[in-house]
Amino acid sequence: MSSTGEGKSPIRILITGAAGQIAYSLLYQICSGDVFGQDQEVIVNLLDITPMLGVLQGVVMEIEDCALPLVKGVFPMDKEDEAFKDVDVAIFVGAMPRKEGMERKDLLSANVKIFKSQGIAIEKFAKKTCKILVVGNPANTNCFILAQNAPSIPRENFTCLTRLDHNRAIGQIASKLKISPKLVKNVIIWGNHSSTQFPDARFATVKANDKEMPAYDALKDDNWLKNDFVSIVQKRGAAVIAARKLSSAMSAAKAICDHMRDWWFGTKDHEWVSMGLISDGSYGIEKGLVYSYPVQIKGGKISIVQDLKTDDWSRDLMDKTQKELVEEKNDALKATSN
Ligand SMILES: NC(=O)C1=CN([C@@H]2O[C@H](COP(=O)(O)OP(=O)(O)OC[C@H]3O[C@@H](n4cnc5c(N)ncnc54)[C@H](O)[C@@H]3O)[C@@H](O)[C@H]2O)C=CC1
Ligand SMILES: O=C([O-])CC(=O)C(=O)O
Repeated sequence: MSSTGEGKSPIRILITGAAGQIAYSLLYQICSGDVFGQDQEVIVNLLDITPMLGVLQGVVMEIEDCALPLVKGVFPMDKEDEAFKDVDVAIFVGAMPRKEGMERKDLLSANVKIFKSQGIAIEKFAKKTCKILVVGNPANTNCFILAQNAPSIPRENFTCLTRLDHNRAIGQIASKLKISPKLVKNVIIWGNHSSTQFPDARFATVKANDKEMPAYDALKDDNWLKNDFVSIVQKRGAAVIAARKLSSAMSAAKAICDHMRDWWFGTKDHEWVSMGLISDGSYGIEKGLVYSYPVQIKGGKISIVQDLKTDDWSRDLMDKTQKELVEEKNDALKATSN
């Protein structure tokens, strides 16, 4: 037993798409204790497709070369049955990324089948307590298909990543006000991780000159918050692809860490974050859809922040993104029906 983590059993974490670019930015943070704590040892299962096993070997060598005390094992794999066995946390990154000019839902037919097969595998092999985060696009609908195929895993264990959009929203407000991002809180991403998402700053607050105030009051630019802000956040992924010729990876990995850390340790008092969840019907959203909501977390339990007021403008945007999710769900069910 190492000097850290005395008395705690190691947790087993699965990362799919482990030979890809997001995983390359993610693994150091997971293995160094930045996400699950400096006293939590980890065993990491790295799943990718067979042709990537050689690349995975290189990733394993690099983790070994980091000489990280919390790492109790790293296993490169190409078999879902082995990869999902007894995992405590599963991060589903493995999927095709989009190219310039595509929408994320254009990936649906290629990627959704992966999530059907992996849903069947978690149903058979993962612990029923496994915490699941879907990153691969279209993330909400892939998460829906994963959950459909793993009926014995509790619904509240399924989440998808909209934290990158949440962080982008914070970044935009902070940079407009020329303040640190840590002084901005309670933005919301509603709906789909797509260009129909609704980045909502109506309840966001900022701390400026030592005073906490609504972001709307601090910015004094409602037009920007209702138009450019929304559209910049909605289209940020596409802007990164246009510039980098590859989709976001460093910021996606950082957002994955923020999402999992908050799930593991809880959110701060009076603060919320955004997560894609299987809807329980809150805010009139179709039950069962994977929709991004503002959430607070205590003791591992995720609760949707309730009773935030909607007006005609916000309701319309919340409904538009829901409509797209219903269409994606129907297309995904068709694509996975045999
Ligand atoms: N939800 C979000 O906020 C974000 C989602 N993404 C999405 O994440 C996904 C991964 O992105 P990158 O790492 O940049 O892509 P990448 O192409 O660099 O890596 C993807 C990896 O997945 C592997 N893979 C493919 N099929 C697999 C399967 N059946 N099982 C296991 N592994 C499999 C590939 O071989 C590859 O190594 C993409 O779908 C991308 O669109 C990217 C950024 C943000
Ligand atoms: O835009 C993409 O395709 C990758 C992604 O999900 C993001 O950067 O938010």
